[in-house]
Amino acid sequence: MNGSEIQIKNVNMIYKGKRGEDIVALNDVNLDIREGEFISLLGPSGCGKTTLLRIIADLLRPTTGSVTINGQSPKDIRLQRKYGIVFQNPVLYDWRTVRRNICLPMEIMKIPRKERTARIDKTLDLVGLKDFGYEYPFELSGGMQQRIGIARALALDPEILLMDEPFSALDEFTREKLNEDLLKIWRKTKKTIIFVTHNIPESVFLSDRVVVLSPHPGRVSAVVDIDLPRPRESSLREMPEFYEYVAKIRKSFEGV
Ligand SMILES: Nc1ncnc2c1ncn2[C@@H]1O[C@H](COP(=O)(O)OP(=O)(O)OP(=O)(O)O)[C@@H](O)[C@H]1O
Repeated sequence: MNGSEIQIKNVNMIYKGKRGEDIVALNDVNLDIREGEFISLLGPSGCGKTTLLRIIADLLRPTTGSVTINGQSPKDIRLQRKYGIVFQNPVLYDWRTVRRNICLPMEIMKIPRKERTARIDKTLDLVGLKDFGYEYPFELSGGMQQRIGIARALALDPEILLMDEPFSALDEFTREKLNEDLLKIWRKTKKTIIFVTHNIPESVFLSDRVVVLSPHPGRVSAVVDIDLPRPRESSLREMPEFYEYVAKIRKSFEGV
C-alpha cells in the first residue's frame, strides 16, 4: 500500500490531576505515518511520547481527535492483533525458558503448537538468540532480555511495532548494537515501527523521520526527515551528516 497508514488528527489528551485540575499531555497533534516507515517520537520527559504511543495502541482514548489505521480504529487493529508492543522493561517470566516466554502470547491466542514452534525458531533467529532458547531469562544480560521482548512481539507477526524506550535502560555499547540489529530486523520484516526515545543520536540513526515533541503541553514542534543512506551501520555515527542532524534536532529543543 502507498500513502499513509496511520493518520493522527487533532489529537488532544487531557488527564485529570490529583486535585481535579487539567493536565494537558497532548495538544492538537497531527501526524501521518506511512506503511513500513521507521518513525521516532523524540522529546524530553513528560512531553507526551508514551501517551501518544498508548493512544495509537488503543491503551488510551484521546480526549478529542482521532487515530485511524488504514481507515480502521485502533480498537479494530488491536482486536485483530496487528500491534506488537515492546516496553522499556520486557517483563519476562524467570521460571519459563526463553522459548516459553516467547511462546506465552501465542498460547493465549491458541496458535497451534506446530506453528508456535516454527515462529519461535524464526524470531529467535531474527533477534540473534538461536542458541539461547533453553536458557532462563535471569541467566541472560539486559540486552539479551530486551531481544527476547522483541522476539515475543514479533512472534505474533504484527503489522505495526510500537516500541517505548526499549533500550534506554541499557549501556551505550549494548544500545548501539541493538540499534543496528533492530534495523536489520526492520529490513527483513518490513514492519511499520514507531519508536519512542529521548536519545537524539538514537532517533537519527534509526529513523526515516523524527517527530520532535515539546512539553507543556505536548505538541509536535518539528518533523525532521533523516535523509541518510541505508543500510545504516555503526560507521554512520562518525559521518558529518549524522552530526548535522543531531545538532539540528538538538537546536530545536533550545528554549524548551
Ligand atoms: N495517568 C495520568 N494521570 C495524570 N497525568 C498523567 C498521566 N499519565 C501521564 N500524565 C502526565 O502527562 C504528561 C505526559 O506524560 P507521558 O508519560 O506521556 O510523557 P513522556 O514524554 O512519555 O515522558 P517520559 O519520557 O518521562 O516517559 C506528563 O506531564 C505526565 O505527568
